[in-house]
Amino acid sequence: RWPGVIEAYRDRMPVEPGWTVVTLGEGGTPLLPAPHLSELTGCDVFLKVDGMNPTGSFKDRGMTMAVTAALANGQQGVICASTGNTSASAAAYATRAGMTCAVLVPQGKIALGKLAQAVAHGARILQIDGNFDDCLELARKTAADYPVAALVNSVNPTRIAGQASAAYEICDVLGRAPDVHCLPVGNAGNITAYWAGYRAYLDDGLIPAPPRMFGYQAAGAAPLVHGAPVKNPETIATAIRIGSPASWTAAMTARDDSNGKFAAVTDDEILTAYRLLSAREGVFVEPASAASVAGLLQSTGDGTLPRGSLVVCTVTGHGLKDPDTALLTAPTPTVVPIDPSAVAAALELA
Ligand SMILES: Cc1ncc(COP(=O)(O)O)c(/C=C/C(=O)C(=O)O)c1O
Repeated sequence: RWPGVIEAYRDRMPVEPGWTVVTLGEGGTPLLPAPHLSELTGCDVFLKVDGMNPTGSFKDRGMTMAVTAALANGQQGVICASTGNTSASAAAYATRAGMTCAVLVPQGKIALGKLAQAVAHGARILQIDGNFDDCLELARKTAADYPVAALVNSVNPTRIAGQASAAYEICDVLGRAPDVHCLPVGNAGNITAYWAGYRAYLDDGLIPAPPRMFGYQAAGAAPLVHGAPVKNPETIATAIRIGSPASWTAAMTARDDSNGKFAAVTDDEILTAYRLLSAREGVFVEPASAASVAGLLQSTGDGTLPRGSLVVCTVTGHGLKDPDTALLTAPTPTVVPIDPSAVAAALELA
């Protein structure tokens, strides 16, 4: 039985003996071969399917650690800014811990599935008249003024420690690190966590070499690519619609120390990868997650990712999070009478 992230990697987690571990069984997600992407790119491609976590995104890896620490510190609640998945995860883990949860979300820019989760878990949801970056600033100030609430955004180091577990799992399964690791980048907590995880395994002699970190941002929200914050970030991938990443410096370190790169992928490239994943690999992810595969296609196409490489693409959130985007391309449904021949005709079986 998979014990959850903290117990699975206890000696690598900032948890003290005697602490109550708050877990929903997160981690241990599939590292899935991607035969179609491998054939397309001439690489050996695996998908780290982190939409298979309890609340449907990689955030659970960090939230189990952040909420466990908050509970141990005697805090009564958690607070976060979120484009959606952090709030869904914070709400679930706070509920599990018997704590309250407050979330600040940018007005009108949160995918339906994520809002449903925060609502279902009884979070206090404040729609802020601003974007994610405004929400994060607000959450930081509120948590500073009211220490009774733990700030559980990825500026909280316990989140990073928990999320490093994805790198441990990948190395444990492959017996090595990939040559290149592709992932979407928004607030840049996840790329920071992956690099910390790979470095820990390298320093402990568990892998011969770390991967090159290839981080991809939506073209309309690509501060790390431009080298300056983006005032009004815009992308269909609302999870990474972030203009001023909180972990900017750590993200740059991950890129530079790994001989990696940041690149921008357009919404069209994201949607192409999004559809390819569901239509050819059978893996349904939310748009932001597809940015890692859009980046794989772009970087193998322009030669910056060499053919024959062993590549892991993290797909960070389940497609059910954003049903509206999936339905954008739905054909208009035809109503069929209760008649087998009509069904056969509609399915062109005849
Ligand atoms: C599906 C999905 N894919 C990628 C990212 C980017 O990760 P970071 O670079 O660590 O921010 C997010 C981030 C979401 C939030 O920031 C939030 O939920 O507030 C995400 O939900």
